[in-house]
Order: sequence, then C-alpha cells, then structure tokens
Amino acid sequence: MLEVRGGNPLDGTVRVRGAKNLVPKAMVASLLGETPSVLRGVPQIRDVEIVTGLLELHGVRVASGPDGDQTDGELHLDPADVASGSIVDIDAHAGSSRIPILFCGPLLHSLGQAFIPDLGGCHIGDRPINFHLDVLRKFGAEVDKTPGGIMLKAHSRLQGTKVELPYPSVGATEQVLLTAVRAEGVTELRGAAIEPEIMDLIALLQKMGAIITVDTDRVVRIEGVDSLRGFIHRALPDRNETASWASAALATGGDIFVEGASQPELITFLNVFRKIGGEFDVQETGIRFRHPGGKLRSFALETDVHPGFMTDWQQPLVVAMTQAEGLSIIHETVYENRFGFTDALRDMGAQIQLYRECLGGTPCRFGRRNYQHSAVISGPTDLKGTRIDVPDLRGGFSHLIAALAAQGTSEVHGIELINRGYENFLDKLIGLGAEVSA
Ligand SMILES: CC(=O)N[C@H]1[C@@H](OP(=O)(O)OP(=O)(O)OC[C@H]2O[C@@H](n3ccc(=O)[nH]c3=O)[C@H](O)[C@@H]2O)O[C@H](CO)[C@@H](O)[C@@H]1O
Ligand SMILES: C=C(OP(=O)(O)O)C(=O)O
Repeated sequence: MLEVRGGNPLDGTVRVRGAKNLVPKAMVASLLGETPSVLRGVPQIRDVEIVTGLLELHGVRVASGPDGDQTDGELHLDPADVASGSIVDIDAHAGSSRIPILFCGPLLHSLGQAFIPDLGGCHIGDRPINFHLDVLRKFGAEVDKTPGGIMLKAHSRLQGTKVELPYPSVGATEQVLLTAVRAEGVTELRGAAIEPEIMDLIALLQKMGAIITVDTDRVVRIEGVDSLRGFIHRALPDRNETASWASAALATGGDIFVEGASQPELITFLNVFRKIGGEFDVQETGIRFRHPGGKLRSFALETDVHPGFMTDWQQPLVVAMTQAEGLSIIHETVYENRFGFTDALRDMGAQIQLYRECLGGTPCRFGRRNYQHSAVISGPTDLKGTRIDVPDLRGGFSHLIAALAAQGTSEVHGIELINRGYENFLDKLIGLGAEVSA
C-alpha cells in the first residue's frame, strides 16, 4: 500500500530505458541464435525478471553486463545449452505476463517441443490467443491445450506459410516473425502490425542474419534461414512510459524532463498533447513536457494500431483530461474493456460516463457488442483523495497520477502491479517531488 498526498505539481527529471514491449521479446529472440547475444538499455521491470526466469529454466545463461544493470542495462544471453524445462517449474510462471507465448517458435526450432504456461498481462479485455495458435498450426506445429497451458510439438522442421491476420495484432505478428525466421522457405504475412517495437524486433532479427522485407500495406515477407547468430542491440526507448510521464506532468500542472525519450515514435502522442494545451520541447537527450498554466482544452480521440493513437497512452491521458475544459471523448478500438480504471477516478470526483456505442468515426470490432468502450469526460473537476485498488499496469499508474493531482490523501493498494512496466517508479516519483510513503 502506498500513501499519496496530492495537490503538488511533479517537477524534475526521470530517465526511461528500453521499451517494456520490446525488451522481453528481444530476450526471447536470443534463443534463436547459435552464439550469445547482448542487449542494452534493459530496464529493471518485472516482465524482464519473468522472461529471465523462463529463459534460465530453458538452459539460457542470462547475466548482467560489467556495470551490473545500473547505467547501461546490459544483458548477456547465452543459448548454448538450451534444453526443455520442467513443466512444473514453467507452470509457476502462469498468469505472470504475455511474453511466454512468444517462446513457441524459438523452442520448436531448437527442441521440437514447447510447453507454454497460461498467460497473464493486463485485464483489459478477453485477450484470446487464437491468432497465435492458428499461425503456429499453419507452420506445421501440433498444438494441444492442456489444463495448465499449451503443449506444442514439431515433428519435422517448421515450414514457411502464408498468413493473413484478421486484425493487426502485435503479439501475433511477433509470433510469425520469431517462427518464420528459421522455418523452411518463405512466409508471407498480411495484415501485420507495424508498431515501432515490431520494427525494432525486425532490426534485431536482421542483425542475427534473418531475411525480412517490410512491404507497403502491412505485408511482411520472411525468407527462412538454416541458422542465426547472436545480436548486439540497444532497445528502443519506452514510448509508453514516456507518454505516461508526460500525462503526469499535465495532470499535476507540472514540468517533467524525460531523459532518453525519443520523438519519432511519439509523433501522434505529441500532437494530441499539444492540442490539449500541453507544451513540449524536444531536446538532444530527451523531451521536456509541461503544463504551461491556464486551462487545458478538451479533445476527441480514438485509440488505434500504429500509427494511430496507442491504446497504452489512453489511460494516463484520461487523468489529464479530467482537468480539461468541456467534453472530451475517447473511443477505445483496440481493447473492449479498458475503461474499468475510470471507476476509481469517478470516486475521486471525476465526471466520466461510459458508452457501449462507438463514439468516433471509426466503426470498431466492439460496436453493438455490449462493451463499454467509449468514454465522455466532462471537466475540469477537482479530484479528492480516496482508497484505490490498482487494477492493472497502466490503470495503476493512472491512479497514482490521479492521487497526486488530487487534494488530500489517497491509499493506493496493489502497487506491485506497476513494477511490471515502470522501472523504479517510486524513486522516480519521489525525485519529482511526490509526497508518497509506503
Ligand atoms: C507485451 C506487449 O507488447 N503488449 C502490447 C501488445 O499486446 P498484445 O500483443 O497482447 O496485443 P495485440 O495487438 O495482440 O491485441 C490487439 C487486439 O487483438 C486481439 N487479439 C490478439 C491476439 C489474438 O490471438 N486474438 C485476438 O483477438 C486482442 O484481444 C486485442 O483486442 O500490443 C498491444 C496493442 O498495441 C499493447 O496494448 C500491449 O501493451
Ligand atoms: C497492455 C499492456 O501490457 P501487456 O500486454 O503486457 O499486458 C500495457 O503495457 O499497457
């Protein structure tokens, strides 16, 4: 439990390192190499710990670089002794993260079999894995669902195939990439996701010797090769953590320099940030975000796949939007159930109404299906401290920002969920002047 005394602007500098949505996947990719890999910019977050544990269970030696992992976050990954882990030990990771599903392709190539525990991740919708399993079957894998997870077998080398994703899923695109690079023959993927973290994964796989072409219209072609070598790679910075700190600056009337933030992956976010009334300054070593004083402006937006407005930015920004003048509208088109965190904001005094209709120009998969996936926020409203139970990663960070923007004291329970994607967030908050005590 964290006690948060709100009402003061957050002011100062925080540093972001490698992206939560790339680093654990890059670690999985090291399984594909015949020589060791070096990954830099690795943050100390729970998802990295989970994947480290899973890799070690499969015989990969994982060690920090010469400076520990303090400055450069360097990780050495040596897959020389890859072996099947014990199902009981692997199963202990059930429900921990979404990354285990990406072990399928690399383990099938190395060992001909894989056991994948049930996935975890944020509870923001059903999050099925049907695309992943369909794709793996197309490559020739035998897939059996068991009570504790999924058992996969490859009786011979996996074969390149043609895949068309019904929706540009990030994870399913990564599944195809990590499987196709060592399959026999060519794989053509249509309907691919093209998020910056996927492009960074492709860059890393290319360093390993993979042959991957990204064509127009979400088409990716992969020519399978017989073997790959290890990589040396610096992970792209975490654009989602950056957007979270930017929203924290706006919500609390503060001024935060995010060291390590990179502009190109944030163009869409920066446009919205400016339109709402926030100011930013892109510098050589990062981006400064600040509330310039005066009133914030309401705004209507729809979340979407890249290059649209990233769904993971939505939750922290909603907190800032409770401070904007007039009606703001958010249509969530990626997840059917990502507004649960607004209950706590309403308890704090925010005026947020949820709707089942698509409140935006883009008809989405959730229209007429009884999901509350649009929100109307009426502001500005004063927020007051309350007791909050953290529901998930971004929702939890958003609740912290709300507690810091609120008058009075809040009790925030379950903050350990936030560690899954925000490195040292408590120290960072304290460094920004937040009054928090555990
Ligand atoms: C670890 C990681 O990188 N997580 C990110 C990744 O999640 P993740 O890779 O899980 O998200 P996806 O892009 O796969 O999911 C998008 C949508 O597709 C649906 N879907 C997905 C797979 C499938 O087999 N069947 C299916 O129906 C999902 O339920 C969801 O509605 O991309 C999301 C969308 O940018 C981000 O919010 C997450 O932060
Ligand atoms: C939804 C998220 O993550 P995950 O896919 O790991 O649950 C997120 O980072 O906001």
